[in-house]
Amino acid sequence: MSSIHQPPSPPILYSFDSPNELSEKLAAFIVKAQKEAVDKKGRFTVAISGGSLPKQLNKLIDNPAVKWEKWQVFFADERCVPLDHEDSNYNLCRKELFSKVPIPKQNIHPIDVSLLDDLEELADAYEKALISEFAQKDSARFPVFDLILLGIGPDGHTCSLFPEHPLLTEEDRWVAYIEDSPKPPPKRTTLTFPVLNHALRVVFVAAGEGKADVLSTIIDNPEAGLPASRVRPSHPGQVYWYVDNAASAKVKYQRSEFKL
Ligand SMILES: O=C1O[C@H](COP(=O)(O)O)[C@@H](O)[C@H](O)[C@H]1O
Repeated sequence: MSSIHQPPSPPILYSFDSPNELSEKLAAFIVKAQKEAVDKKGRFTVAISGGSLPKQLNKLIDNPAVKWEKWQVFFADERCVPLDHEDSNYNLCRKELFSKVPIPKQNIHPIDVSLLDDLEELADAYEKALISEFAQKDSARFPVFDLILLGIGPDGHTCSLFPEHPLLTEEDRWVAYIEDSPKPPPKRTTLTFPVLNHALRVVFVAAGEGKADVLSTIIDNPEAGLPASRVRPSHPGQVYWYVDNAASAKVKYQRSEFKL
């Protein structure tokens, strides 16, 4: 049976004693995913988020198991600002990670900031960048990322997919844009749910008591329909939650014992 008709895989929730342990286990998971992808295809396709996520990837720095030259990094969402702007997810990821590791510059795929005045063109250009990376190689209707790393906002948003927004119903575009983000800055691009739900691995990362309320709703009450609850890839895709105990304090959903 093709994956589009299979039910989504239940989330796997790992909750750790500390953000440091979370980062260590997350790095080990990413290294394993990298090996599987590189052994199979010779490359590792990753979509990365901004916010609190880049700092949580710190255990990848100075990690000899990471083959940075095999990585192809795209952005799960991006603020439509210059790449050196303080709001830029690219800039944040560069400061927290890319500037500290030997990843070839051409393996990082930022938005085309020459198109900031035309978000339709900018989103289309980013979709074309994805097509050139995926469609020629994977011939799938949607890109199949090896790994998508996501955060969650206190309102349950992920990427730049916000509650009650029309973008939540986008079923065809790989990359969409928003001009009225409730969280500044207002203009952003984002991967859409079809892309998120075709990934082989989607990993949400959340730490701290500030995420406790929303995490409980997202995981224990998916019927509430928060955007992060709607990330449910079907087999062979799998969604994971890498959280600390402060963030999962109110979550009833069963924890899994960590294993690679
Ligand atoms: O605005 C954004 O927010 C989310 C969540 O950020 P966090 O700091 O609460 O983890 C982030 O994942 C996304 O990339 C960013 O554009």
